[in-house]
Amino acid sequence: MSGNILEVAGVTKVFGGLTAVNDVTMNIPERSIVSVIGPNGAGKTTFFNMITGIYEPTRGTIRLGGRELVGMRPDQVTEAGIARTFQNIRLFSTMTSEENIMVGRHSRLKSGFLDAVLRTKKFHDGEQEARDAARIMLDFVGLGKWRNELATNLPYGDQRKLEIARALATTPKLILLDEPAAGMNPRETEDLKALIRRVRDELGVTVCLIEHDMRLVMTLSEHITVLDYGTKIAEGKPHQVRNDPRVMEAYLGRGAAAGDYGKEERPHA
Ligand SMILES: Nc1ncnc2c1ncn2[C@@H]1O[C@H](COP(=O)(O)OP(=O)(O)OP(=O)(O)O)[C@@H](O)[C@H]1O
Repeated sequence: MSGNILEVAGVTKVFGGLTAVNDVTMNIPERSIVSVIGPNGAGKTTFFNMITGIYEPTRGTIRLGGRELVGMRPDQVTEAGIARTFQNIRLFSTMTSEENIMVGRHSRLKSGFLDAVLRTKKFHDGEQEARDAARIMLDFVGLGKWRNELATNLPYGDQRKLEIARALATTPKLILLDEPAAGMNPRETEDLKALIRRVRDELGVTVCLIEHDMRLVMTLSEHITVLDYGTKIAEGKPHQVRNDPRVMEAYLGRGAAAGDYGKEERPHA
């Protein structure tokens, strides 16, 4: 056993003439909290999209617990044990918080289409199980009081937490969070930080985040991988990455203030 839940080796994604991710290798230790950072357009979301089966890599391998994921559809990757949230909130606004999580739980339901049409006992049992699981997840992320509220009526920070709860309802081994703190105020970001720690500590789920909020990244991550123009330019512990000249060049060379990496727009080449 390597001790890594995810092993990404030599992954590349070419879109037409553009190499969005170039030969990236990254290992994520089991039960760790790690981050992928880099200036705008560095290839971070494309990297997540390859791990989750949205894009097939042009080259490279991606293994979860030793099992190859390349070639799997997104739903198969979810089934294998990876859940994710997206940069922009993707909740069903006409559903309640609980229903949004039940949708996430769907991939774990054993009943099929016919069971649903015929309203069999198996379907009802599955429905009840999904509802129970949704309640447990809502309580876990602190949104129990919003159970019957439409997702769209929740405060912004709570909508982001609801997305995390929905992802957790698939009982993943690894959760990928794409800019979970985007648009949050400092208090919401602190809440989020505590929640991410609990996801790892209490649920045993490994966490990998893409994040532009450097304060959050530096205080939460045990390991950081830095991408720039699709290439891995640095990796290590927060203090190592913070002081790496190539990382400073990638951010500061583009006019950002020290300690505030990544909030700048990448200039046009
Ligand atoms: N489907 C696609 N087709 C063509 N080019 C794409 C596609 N998806 C991403 N790209 C390009 O790949 C590069 C990396 O984009 P990506 O969204 O992965 O970066 P990012 O690091 O997530 O950026 P940000 O921090 O702004 O979200 C960009 O130049 C982008 O325009």
